[in-house]
Amino acid sequence: MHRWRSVINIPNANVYRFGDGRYAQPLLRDLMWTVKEGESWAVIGSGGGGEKSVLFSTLLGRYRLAPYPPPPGGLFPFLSSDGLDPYSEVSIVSFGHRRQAGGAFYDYSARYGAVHEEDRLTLRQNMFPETIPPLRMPYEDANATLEPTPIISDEELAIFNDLVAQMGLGQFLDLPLIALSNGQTRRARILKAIIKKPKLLLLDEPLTGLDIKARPLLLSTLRDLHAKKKPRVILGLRAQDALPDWVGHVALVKGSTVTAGDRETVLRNTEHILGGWHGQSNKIRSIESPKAQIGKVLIDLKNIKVQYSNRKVLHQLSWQIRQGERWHLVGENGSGKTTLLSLITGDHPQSETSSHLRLFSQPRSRIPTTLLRSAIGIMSPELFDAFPRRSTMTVWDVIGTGFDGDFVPKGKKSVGSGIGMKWRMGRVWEVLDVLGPEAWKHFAKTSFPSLSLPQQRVVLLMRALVGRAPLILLDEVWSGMDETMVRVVREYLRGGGGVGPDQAVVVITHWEEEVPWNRIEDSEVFKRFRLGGGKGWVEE
Ligand SMILES: Nc1ncnc2c1ncn2[C@@H]1O[C@H](COP(=O)(O)OP(=O)(O)OP(=O)(O)O)[C@@H](O)[C@H]1O
Repeated sequence: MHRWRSVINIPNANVYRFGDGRYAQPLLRDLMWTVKEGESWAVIGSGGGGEKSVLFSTLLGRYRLAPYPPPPGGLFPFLSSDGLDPYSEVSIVSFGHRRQAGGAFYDYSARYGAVHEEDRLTLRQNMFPETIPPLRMPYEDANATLEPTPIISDEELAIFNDLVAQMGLGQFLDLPLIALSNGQTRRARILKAIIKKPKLLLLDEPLTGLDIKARPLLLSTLRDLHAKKKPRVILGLRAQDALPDWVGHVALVKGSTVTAGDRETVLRNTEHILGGWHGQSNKIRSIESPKAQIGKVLIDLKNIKVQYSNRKVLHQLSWQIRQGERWHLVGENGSGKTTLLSLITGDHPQSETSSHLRLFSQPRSRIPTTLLRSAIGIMSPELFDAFPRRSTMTVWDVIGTGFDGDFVPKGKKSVGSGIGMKWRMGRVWEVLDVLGPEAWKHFAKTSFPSLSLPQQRVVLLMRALVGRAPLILLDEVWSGMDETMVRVVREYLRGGGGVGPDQAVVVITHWEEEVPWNRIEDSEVFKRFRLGGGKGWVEE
């Protein structure tokens, strides 16, 4: 029996960065938050400034609390009674974070390429490194058996197998990690965090990128785990996300203020206090944009097949994309959406060789990849992970790379070296003006990596739109954005001049409400292409 009944105890404190001087502004002011054992909590914040992550980072010991919650008990009373180290017992899975840190570009097309399956760590090996066969040294007896020592008990294995089944990961356990789709990877990261058995698990936006079927399954798995305290779970959600009914308490973060309490009381005030950094909705409304019109075929895929060993991902798929069309590409996690886009963008090796692929009226094989890059404006989770973060790169520089689809700034004004420099510069100001924060002129000079992750996403979205490429591909661009920002981007794309009448757009999202167009008002240009079972079809 625990002597302490609180899980988190912050009677009243300010939160500062380590090393900040005595007169620095606190990141969070007058924070009062107590989580009692048995309560279920969600932290809600507007996505814009990464506010939720400040509160989570505080729990992870990344910021300074003043005054620090006093003994006995301190910040995590439930751990102190057992003498455990909070920082190894509390873990976080956050989907705002990038897979790889640092300034280097990494080749995300590797995923589709020659994945030598035996060379890559599988999902199972990643979960249980002890199952990796040990290396046999030349001086060792060649006949001796080198069985890895199983560390996991039968009981733990049964729990693991249950979780794998509940999370729909069974068929992927022996695939290389790199082969998993976004939704599959996210579920796997949550599973891995659970099997490490933390005492408290912070899950920031766990539903991001999950298909509609997977979401309720994950939530009920989390509810059961939380009820058994294996582990206790605190969810991080965006204001627009549905709050699971089993969550009884909410900590709402707005700027430097946290309002914590029971669900009803806190949510009553949500409407008025949420809304982070957002674009200029009023400016968008004043832009008159001509109606989209269907024109020439830009992308023509015929009987496309993609297969890895005996796994058929796309089978005899045909799809045409024309100028002016607005497509919503849908399908469950792992149905092949990203694979399909990678064929179009040229990141997939089959893209070069397939005779069934015509882009911009030419066989793909005749189009140099650099040209293809400037003809397609793209924003995707892969690009977000891969885009280099050099401290010398400003927001302006990043947006400017969008004209030629580059990853490093080029040209005197950092807008590439093509013709129409004046137009290019005007376009950068335009996207900044519409989608940027109020102080957008100053924002243009800000160092890109110093921005919060949601802000970086918006900048990469500006990069995708700036060049007015004939084809725009937007894969999960709204994840991590707050409701206002989602709305602004939707308005900008729909009628606010974000895309021109002869550009074609494909959006991928598992959230219907994020799609800028709808069947009733945009019936002439809006279409849905669904993937499932390796096939693809236009949904009527
Ligand atoms: N190298 C590979 N080897 C085996 N299977 C692979 C490989 N690369 C991809 N796959 C499989 O192809 C399928 C399609 O993946 P893809 O990323 O295109 O799905 P998606 O529709 O974009 O999913 P999500 O909604 O999760 O983003 C997945 O089931 C994935 O496991």
